Amino acid sequence: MPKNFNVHLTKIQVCGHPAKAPLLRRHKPCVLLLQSSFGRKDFDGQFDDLKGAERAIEICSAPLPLSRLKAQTQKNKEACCSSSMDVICPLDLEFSDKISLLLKPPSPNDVQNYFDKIIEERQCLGLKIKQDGEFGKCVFAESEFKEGDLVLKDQMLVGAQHSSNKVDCLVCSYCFRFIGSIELQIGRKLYLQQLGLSVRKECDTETHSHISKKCRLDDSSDEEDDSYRTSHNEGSCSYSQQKEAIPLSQEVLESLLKGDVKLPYSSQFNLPSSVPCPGGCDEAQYCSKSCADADWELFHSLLCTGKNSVSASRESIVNFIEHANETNDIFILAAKLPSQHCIVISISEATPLIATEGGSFKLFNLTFELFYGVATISSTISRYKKLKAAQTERRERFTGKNGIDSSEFSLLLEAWKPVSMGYRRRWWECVALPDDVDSCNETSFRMEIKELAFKSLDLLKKAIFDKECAPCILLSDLVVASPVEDYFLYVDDLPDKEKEEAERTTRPLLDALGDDYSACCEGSAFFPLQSCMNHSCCPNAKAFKREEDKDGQATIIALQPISKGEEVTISYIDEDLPFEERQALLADYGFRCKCKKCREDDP
Ligand SMILES: C[S@@+](CC[C@H](N)C(=O)[O-])C[C@H]1O[C@@H](n2cnc3c(N)ncnc32)[C@H](O)[C@@H]1O
Repeated sequence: MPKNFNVHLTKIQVCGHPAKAPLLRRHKPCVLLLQSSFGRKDFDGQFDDLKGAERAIEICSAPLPLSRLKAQTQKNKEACCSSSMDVICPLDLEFSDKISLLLKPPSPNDVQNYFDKIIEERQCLGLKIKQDGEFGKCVFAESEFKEGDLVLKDQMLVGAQHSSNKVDCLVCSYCFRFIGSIELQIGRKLYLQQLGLSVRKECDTETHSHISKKCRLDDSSDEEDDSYRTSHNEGSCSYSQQKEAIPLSQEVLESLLKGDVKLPYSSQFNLPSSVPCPGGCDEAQYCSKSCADADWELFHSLLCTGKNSVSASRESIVNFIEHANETNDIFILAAKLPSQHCIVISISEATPLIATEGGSFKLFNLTFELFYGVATISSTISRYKKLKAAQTERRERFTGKNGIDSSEFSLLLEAWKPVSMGYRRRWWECVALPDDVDSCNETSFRMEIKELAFKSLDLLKKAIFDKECAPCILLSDLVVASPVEDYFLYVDDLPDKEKEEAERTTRPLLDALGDDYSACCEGSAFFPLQSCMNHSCCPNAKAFKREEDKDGQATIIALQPISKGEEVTISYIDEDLPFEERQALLADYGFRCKCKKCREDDP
């Protein structure tokens, strides 16, 4: 194996097509690398021990600029002497004033007003954000909660389904509710699967176990070490023992897709009909007109590739989207994905700036979530444009003059406000160092990922950049459980006679879906209140999807009675792990846990 790669890889997967993306998400821990001047043979035998890797490995032919990396390493060493990553990039210097304004922490008063307003909007008046906690911001109970009480339903500020997941689930592009019908969901998935667009997942009950009816934990698309989802099989369908998928005929699939077949009991699982994108693109579909309008208003209008798109350059958007789907090969994945994170990317005329909340972020998500990134950037641009239009109107009204003299950076700052309330650090500076990167190579590692981020964002800029904007992105995770799973569980729970009858129709479908029958909607989102919750290894609350939580919003439930004045905490990891393992996982979030349990356990 080429030496240069050893440093970074625990596993290599090269993905040149979005259909392979699920593999990337499902193998953990994994590191992606992906630009290679080496051929497939260079990697032969290197990954045989890796589950599913044979399927995943395809070495792309784009040359890895090794000489440049070496040069960078040298440059890094020099830069390191001045002990600042910032000095390395001249663009940072050029835009330093704007960047520092964007990164400037808002005043405590502004922060308090912002969160008080959000709490009021969400009508979760039993909570208060405090800023003077031991670990910075924290969420406090203003009233008592009993065990099982809903503590918070947090609406995302922005979110997007992972492009790879779009093959598995048809959901509303705004609220992530499943749409269409059970028949359409199953037919579509099988159809795409049989076209080779869906990569079947490894049968690994621990990593993507079926989310049971009774215990749906969520708000993460992450897996083993993710406390936002339990790894259990309780309540999963007995068919899940089935491993090999048995394909269905094209005819059956078409009848499911067209709605010519009605599956038994599917009327118990009515889904909203699909509402098309107002811009006329095929990318976005909605569960209602209000979701379609809201998405259009907030971000989609800038990103839409349809005939009614209002974006300045449809071609650039298409280029960007294609790149987002195909360029996993320029990314080096280097860290474990935390279950809760937030990325903030700002781009000025030439400078992308990325930061995370929660400590770290997997680089490869950047590719997948460039859609998300665009969405967030576009939301800021949209907000900016609205503010600007309002200001123009006011000026015209009061002065009779029209137009704005120069770039209104203050308006942009206002549009950026929701982002500025988050905890922000530059992503390449705080992303956790992968286990297999030696600490003496840290600087070059950080430079590599910084450069990759720059490249990716360059395309994004071309697609939607507004000259007057220097905006931003935010990220977190979302999961919406599948009604298809509910449906099969329902059939499984029927009395024997009815079950036997229904299974005559449903069993072939399950056999065709195999273990993959319960794939949920996975994506990324930013939840402003949830992201203020600190971690505890003995948490009193938990992200938990209840039966009625059918969209992408975050739901936090009390695990035990919470008294007034007590801090509400959640666990970012599996809190039952031994002390050292917990600390190792939390290192990915950029902190050493100082909760009560850890203080007691600390040797
Ligand atoms: C998602 S944020 C939580 C909100 C954060 N306190 C803030 O001020 O925005 C996670 C960050 O809070 C801090 N934190 C949360 N729980 C902690 C704990 N148990 N021990 C130490 N630091 C913690 C760490 O700095 C971590 O990176």
